[in-house]
Amino acid sequence: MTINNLKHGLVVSCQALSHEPLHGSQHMVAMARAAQEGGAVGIRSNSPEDVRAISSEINLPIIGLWKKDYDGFDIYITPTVEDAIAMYEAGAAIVALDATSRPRPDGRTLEETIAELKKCGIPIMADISTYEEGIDAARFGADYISTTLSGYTPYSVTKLPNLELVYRLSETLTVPIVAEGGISTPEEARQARENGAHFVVVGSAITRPQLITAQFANVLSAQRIF
Ligand SMILES: CC(=O)N[C@H](C=O)[C@@H](O)[C@H](O)[C@H](O)COP(=O)(O)O
Repeated sequence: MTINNLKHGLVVSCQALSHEPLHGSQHMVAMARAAQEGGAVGIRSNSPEDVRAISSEINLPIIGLWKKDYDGFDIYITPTVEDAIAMYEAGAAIVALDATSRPRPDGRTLEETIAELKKCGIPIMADISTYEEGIDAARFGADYISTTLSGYTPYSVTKLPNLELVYRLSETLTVPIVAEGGISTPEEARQARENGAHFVVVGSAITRPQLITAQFANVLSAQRIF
């Protein structure tokens, strides 16, 4: 399967950070396998380690990102050119990166970052938080624009999923728009497609069982009579 198969399909984000119960590549490979069995056409995965493990066992294109904290910087999704190249070398078919205009630890602008990665032939998914950032990332040459960071920058406070942003971007741009962030029901995924999404990424609603459990437990505990 290649990135050409992503069109109109579901990409499942299989991520667990070090504080989460499913942290560890073996769990992420199992999640990716379950996603494939369920009909996913791609996987979104964090860190070279997880991407390497998943790509060696699962035949689906991987959107790779590397969540890394750099002291003094707010951005954390594949912050530097070096991080992006590491993800590509680990087996990511597309590399996702923070595409806001916030300062980057390697001192490059977003435009320079995208130009440099394009020179290496790396397909780029621009994770944006606002309409204007989407327009800029498309102008700089990103291959996909994803609404990943909508609601996660201090200046983009919004209710999720932000399917209105998917609609506005896909009405304006010819570059594929990806709906991602807070999609938690099949109905929302369908709506995202109708709003023009090239494909839809769903993470927590499928691969973070502690959050899924909490939705059930919270409803029940609210009704308990002591
Ligand atoms: C904001 C941020 O850091 N998002 C991350 C990006 O890779 C992941 O933690 C999300 O799980 C992913 O975007 C999918 O979104 P949701 O889990 O809401 O379906």
